[in-house]
Amino acid sequence: MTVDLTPSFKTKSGDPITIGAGSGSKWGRSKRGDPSNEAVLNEIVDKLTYSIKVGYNHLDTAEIYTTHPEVSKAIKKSGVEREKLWITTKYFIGSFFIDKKAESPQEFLDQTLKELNTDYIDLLLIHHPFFEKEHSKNQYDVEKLWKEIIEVQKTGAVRYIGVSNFDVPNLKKVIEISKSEGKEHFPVVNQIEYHAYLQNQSPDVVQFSQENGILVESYGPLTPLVRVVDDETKEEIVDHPLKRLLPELATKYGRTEAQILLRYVLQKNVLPITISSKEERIKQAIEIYDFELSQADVDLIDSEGSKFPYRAFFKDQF
Ligand SMILES: NC(=O)C1=CN([C@@H]2O[C@H](COP(=O)(O)OP(=O)(O)OC[C@H]3O[C@@H](n4cnc5c(N)ncnc54)[C@H](OP(=O)(O)O)[C@@H]3O)[C@@H](O)[C@H]2O)C=CC1
Ligand SMILES: O=C1Nc2ccccc2C1=O
Repeated sequence: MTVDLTPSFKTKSGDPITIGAGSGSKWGRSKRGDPSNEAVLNEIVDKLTYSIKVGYNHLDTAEIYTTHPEVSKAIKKSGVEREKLWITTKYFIGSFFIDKKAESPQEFLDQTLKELNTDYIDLLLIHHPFFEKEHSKNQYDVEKLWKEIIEVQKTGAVRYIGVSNFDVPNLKKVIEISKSEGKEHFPVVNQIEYHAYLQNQSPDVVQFSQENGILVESYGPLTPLVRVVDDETKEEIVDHPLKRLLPELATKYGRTEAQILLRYVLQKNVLPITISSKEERIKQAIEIYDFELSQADVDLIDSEGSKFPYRAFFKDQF
């Protein structure tokens, strides 16, 4: 079975996009902790370059990761033409990660094009909707921000626009605005935390997004394998349903547990964004297009996963 999630998601040169190579999470964190550490910067560039080399054509970055320069260097180092790659970045309101530089989407775009050394980005997302008017100099609410995102898209330097961490009421707000702007200005992606332990980041969000032609992207797809911790003690929870099931499925399909989780997400018509600091894992993660989980096993992961609801990101916002 070919999972073709992305018929309309093609790089400028016409290639369908693959799963995404992340550049946030610990890359962003380590860079923030030590922004001038050349070893850290070079490691990010090397791992992104390696990702491109083994077949990822989709790079995920964001203002708050501060990894635009590394993405740019990796593209150059890979020797792959810009048009054969898809770059997603995200605009952030608030300042709980970095001191914000860009006061508006237009300022963000100008800055991003320079940092990425490109004349366009493929996808611009609003990083999250958890902001109040007083969090920005320009007093943004979701509607005002979306209107400016559309204006920025009209400059021609942004191919597609979308959102991240949006629930159904917020999606409805932006869709309503897009209706009066034309089809090319609709949100095309909602990037959310998605895995077997969080099959809906907020009520009905996956079904609503998909029914409205919005591709759901999954961040945290490996959560059941890598970050199931007790909220209070922060200690790893050692016994949970997939901890038992994943090794069985990995043996059955002759794949790693991570590959089972990524393939599961793909078969739910959701596009994973993943990251690793280890080349072997980066390569394995893209090698999920040549096998298929049976529908019974997808259903089993669904049902075992729903016995253990678990949220790893934005715990206070939902
Ligand atoms: N829009 C948003 O709000 C958010 C977006 N994101 C985006 O999504 C990307 C991916 O995020 P993240 O949630 O961290 O991704 P994943 O769920 O893929 O988790 C990545 C972690 O899993 C580990 N890992 C990777 N492969 C394996 C493996 N085969 N076996 C065991 N452990 C493995 C990695 O550690 P190791 O390096 O040791 O392999 C890494 O710490 C981010 O980089 C960012 O681009 C992320 C969070 C929020
Ligand atoms: O990559 C990311 N890691 C995060 C952790 C918390 C909130 C947002 C993010 C990202 O976008």
